Amino acid sequence: MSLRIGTPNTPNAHRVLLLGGGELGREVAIALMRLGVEVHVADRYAGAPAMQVAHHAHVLKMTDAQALTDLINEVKPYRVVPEVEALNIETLVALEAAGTTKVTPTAYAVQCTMDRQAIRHLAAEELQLPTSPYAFASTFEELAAGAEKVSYPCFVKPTMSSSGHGQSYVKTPEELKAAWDYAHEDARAETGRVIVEGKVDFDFEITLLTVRYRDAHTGKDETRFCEPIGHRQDGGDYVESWQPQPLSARALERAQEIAKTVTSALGGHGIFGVELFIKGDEVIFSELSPRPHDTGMVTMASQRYSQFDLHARALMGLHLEEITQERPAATAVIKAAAEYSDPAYLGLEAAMAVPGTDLRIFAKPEAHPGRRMGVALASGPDVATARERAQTAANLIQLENN
Ligand SMILES: Nc1ncnc2c1ncn2[C@@H]1O[C@H](COP(=O)(O)OP(=O)(O)OP(=O)(O)O)[C@@H](O)[C@H]1O
Ligand SMILES: NCC(=O)N[C@@H]1O[C@H](COP(=O)([O-])[O-])[C@@H](O)[C@H]1O
Ligand SMILES: [Mg+2]
Repeated sequence: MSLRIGTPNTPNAHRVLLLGGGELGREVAIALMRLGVEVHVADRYAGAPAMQVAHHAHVLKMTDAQALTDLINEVKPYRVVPEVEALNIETLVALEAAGTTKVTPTAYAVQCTMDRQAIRHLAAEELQLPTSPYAFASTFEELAAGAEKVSYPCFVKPTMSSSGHGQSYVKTPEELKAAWDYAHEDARAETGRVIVEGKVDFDFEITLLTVRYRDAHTGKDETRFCEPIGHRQDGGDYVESWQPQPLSARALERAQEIAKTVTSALGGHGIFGVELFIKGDEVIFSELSPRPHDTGMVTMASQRYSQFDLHARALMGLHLEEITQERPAATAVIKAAAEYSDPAYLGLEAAMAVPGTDLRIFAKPEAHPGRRMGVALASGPDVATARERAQTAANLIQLENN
């Protein structure tokens, strides 16, 4: 059936419901609205970044099955687009199976990638992709045994988490108890389980943005890749990213092969952020997002179609002729250093005076130490210049209580 885009806010509107309304959802909302879609955004708090630009906002506990079902029945979206991990995935799986709701990319892909145990099972065991050594634990004793198995140093993470929430780098057995407690305190969603992973000794890490879309000429599902994105993480959360990250021909081929294998197994249409560790020509799978990736915000400065445009197009079943990177670019994250309520941002004049820069101010109504509140984007003649410009611009932005 061909796509029919009705007028927003009328009965014939083409509605999409985003579950999660952070900085990534905000850009997806804008990309969808440019294509005439009526956008609904749900999240756990009012005034979330995407709510500030969408047609309709819904505040609810998305982990509550009844509340989520009621919302979907009320909005009757053409597609439900999960943007965070903290949601009741069983509800989405059931609604998709009943044929009443389409989930982007698929309910299975969302379920599998939000749970480190499920994605390891798929990637390492079924698909036989190389990963770090790992073990799962539901008790502290199991964690201690798992850490011995993967050996120190290791990473301990909640099985449902993102942006480094609840993640610890553990160098000795003495540090393990604190890591166990922290994983339970700071998980995005508490499952009672943690993963312990042996440390991968890598040269650098990348995100390979991978798009699955319906080809208008053949009617078949096809896969395309963006140029690799390099990034630097601190405490499990990204602080800086750039594109392109050069790779050897062999490593690039292997990275694309791994990304295609895992995204094809997950299915559906949309963009995926495939996280990979690179050591020489060797490529090790880490994890992936079934949606735009935080490090992929760089594509707003580097590509003809950003990862958000690509996601919007693909999820609507539209064609992608090509993905072109137009210039080297970088991002640097702006994080809060303290608690703020309704914060104000200062320093925009100086930041924008740095050549090639742009800003995304997320305008979250509350800040706490370490919360991502904005990002500086920069392009330049080469990646090194773009990185320096983005860093300089980000450092010039300050937050202040109103
Ligand atoms: N086994 C490992 N070996 C080496 N480094 C690791 C390992 N696991 C995690 N890291 C480091 O920590 C970062 C964050 O880990 P991971 O992606 O699993 O966390 P996350 O909470 O899902 O973060 P995000 O949502 O940003 O992807 C990685 O990008 C990497 O820099
Ligand atoms: N790595 C995943 C990621 O970057 N997700 C992005 O962060 C938001 C949550 O931010 P918050 O914790 O500040 O509310 C999410 O809504 C999403 O946009
Ligand atoms: Mg990650």
